[in-house]
Amino acid sequence: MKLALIGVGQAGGKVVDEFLDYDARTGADIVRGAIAVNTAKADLQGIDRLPEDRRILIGQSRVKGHGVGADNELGAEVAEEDIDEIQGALDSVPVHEIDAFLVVAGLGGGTGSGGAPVIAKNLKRIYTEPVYGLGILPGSDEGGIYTLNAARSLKTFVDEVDNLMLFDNDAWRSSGESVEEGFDAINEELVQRFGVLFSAGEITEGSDIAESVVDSSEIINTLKGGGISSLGYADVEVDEPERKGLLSRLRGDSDDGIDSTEATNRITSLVRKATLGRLTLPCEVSGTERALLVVAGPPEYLNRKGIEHGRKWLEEQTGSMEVRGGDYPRRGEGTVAALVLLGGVTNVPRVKELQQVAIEAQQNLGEITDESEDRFSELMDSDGELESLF
Ligand SMILES: Nc1nc2c(ncn2[C@@H]2O[C@H](COP(=O)(O)OP(=O)(O)OP(=O)(O)O)[C@@H](O)[C@H]2O)c(=O)[nH]1
Repeated sequence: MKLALIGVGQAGGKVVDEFLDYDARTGADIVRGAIAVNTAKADLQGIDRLPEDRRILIGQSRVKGHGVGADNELGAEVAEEDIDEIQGALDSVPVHEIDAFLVVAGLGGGTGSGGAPVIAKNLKRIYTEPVYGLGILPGSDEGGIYTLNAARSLKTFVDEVDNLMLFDNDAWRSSGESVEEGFDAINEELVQRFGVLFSAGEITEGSDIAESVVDSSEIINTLKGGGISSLGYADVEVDEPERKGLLSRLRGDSDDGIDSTEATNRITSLVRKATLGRLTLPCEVSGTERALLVVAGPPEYLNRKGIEHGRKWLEEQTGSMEVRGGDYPRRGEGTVAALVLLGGVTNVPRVKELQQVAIEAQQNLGEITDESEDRFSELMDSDGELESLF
């Protein structure tokens, strides 16, 4: 799947840079255009891979390159005011070559949480390609203002994109370290997961053709219908089998030394691990509207029966009739990996908690106004649940 990436704010810019790194390292070739947008000059200077002319400083007349200091209303305002400049930077992206836009932002700060929904809305107005969001939720120790920003931005962002994929920093830090200390490792994990998803179905030179190829349309169909999505991943090391020569392939020589029962079991247990282990956004699997299973690895290990078993198991777990599955042959990684995209998740404890904390924070600050009360109650149903968000 070919993407145009728009990183908004510091986290957005760093994650976009990490995607470029992933592309260069793996040859995945998923990024067809990328920009980083920020109100802080120093953050843009901290980016490594993205060329300087792709780093767009907005809000200069208002904040003089010093950032918006976690004020997400100001972040939204300056993105609105400088939308032509952002759009101008996107004009050089070969849109006819891309399958979708991906707007990436941390939802706790001011620039990303305020600016990302504004940019997504503008993209949807101009282009027919799907516009997806990749939002990063703040750690729970980051303070009330971050939680409040994330709760506000979540609702706006989910409304402006075709699907909002979420990554929860809280679930990903190692014990004992603050979120900031672990960002490099967290970003690598994040991009590893989304990188495998978006590179599935991309046939690069010299790659094997998949038996049951996952292509962009299956990713797009799984994300269709909007709402929030989460991603699970698990892998296991395997010996890379020797690549068969043309002669042995023509002879139909099937003895690759791989036990097919073992290959089936490996895949089914990987699918369970990916689904029930740590998701990018921890959530209840049952009630998921659509799902996609991708099994990646050397083609000799991509056992069709295993993938079908895994797909059926996912159908049972999610209760969804729309579970797609396929393989993504790739060599050189020395692993077989299962990736599970849960599209349209409905029961997310972290999102509920975030909203609750945000309401309390506002009440404590004595800032609850009729308007903000309406805004939050809109997000909640009569039981205090947040079902309406989805
Ligand atoms: N995963 C991840 N999260 C990050 C990273 N950098 C910041 N964050 C998180 O993203 C949220 C927003 O931070 P920033 O992106 O720095 O904020 P910003 O959008 O630039 O907004 P301002 O600094 O207020 O202008 C916070 O909750 C951080 O925890 C990163 O490199 N990786």
